[in-house]
Amino acid sequence: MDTKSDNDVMNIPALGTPLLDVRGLHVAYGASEVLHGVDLQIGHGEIVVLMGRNGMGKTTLMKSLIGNLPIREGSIFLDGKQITYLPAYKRVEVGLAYVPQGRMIFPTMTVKENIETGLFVRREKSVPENLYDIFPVLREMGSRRGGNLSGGQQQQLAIARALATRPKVLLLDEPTEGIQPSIILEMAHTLKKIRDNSGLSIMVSEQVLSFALDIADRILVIEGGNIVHQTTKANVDVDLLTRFLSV
Ligand SMILES: Nc1ncnc2c1ncn2[C@@H]1O[C@H](COP(=O)(O)OP(=O)(O)OP(=O)(O)O)[C@@H](O)[C@H]1O
Repeated sequence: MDTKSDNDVMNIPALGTPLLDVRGLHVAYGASEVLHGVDLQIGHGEIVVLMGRNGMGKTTLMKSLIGNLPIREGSIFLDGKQITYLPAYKRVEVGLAYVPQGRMIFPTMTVKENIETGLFVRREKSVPENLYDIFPVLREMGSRRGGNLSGGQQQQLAIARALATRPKVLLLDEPTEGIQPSIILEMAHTLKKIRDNSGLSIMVSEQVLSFALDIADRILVIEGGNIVHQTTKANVDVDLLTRFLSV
């Protein structure tokens, strides 16, 4: 398949100064290089969906952006500031937030305590009411243990915890995994509403095409550790994307 045509590149409107600017990212596990020079840019208030089959490098890219995996080569700029060598907690301070695959909420802590773990970054004392307005179920369940919530509720909790750090860019790794279709639709709606209201930029890795088409301004496809295709939502070729995603 001709994967990286000039046409793909020309379909993409100029972003202006990107909020997140990743250049030539190489990441390896020991001797095994998994990302081979990834370039990507995310604009202010833009929702970018990173698609790719299992094992193509989505999680590795997310982890290296947040600082959970060392970078072998390349650079990452957030809002014009070089963050390539910052530890994860410093990247959160400058405005990156991350919801890992599997959500990783703290199961024995209450819902409220889970969200509160995000507050220290901005030295805030109490959970902002607008988080509960976005996710009313978390207000209702504030004193329940996180581990007792459904998958969809845990995903909302993980997103609320990330938003409590007041990020500029939210990274979400496969948020629909293990979640039922009606809740996936609701999640897409909520994320778009958050972006529309706050101007947050979002990068989400995803294999569910309907969710990607619902939420994306732009879609990138990663294959074998390279970005091999990108398209705006307006120019999307669904058949081509489907071929990229089928084994
Ligand atoms: N800790 C690790 N050590 C060695 N290799 C790893 C490690 N984690 C991932 N890999 C390899 O890196 C490649 C990319 O994996 P990654 O988890 O980033 O893919 P992915 O696109 O997120 O897949 P999935 O959708 O299954 O999560 C795969 O070949 C995987 O086997």
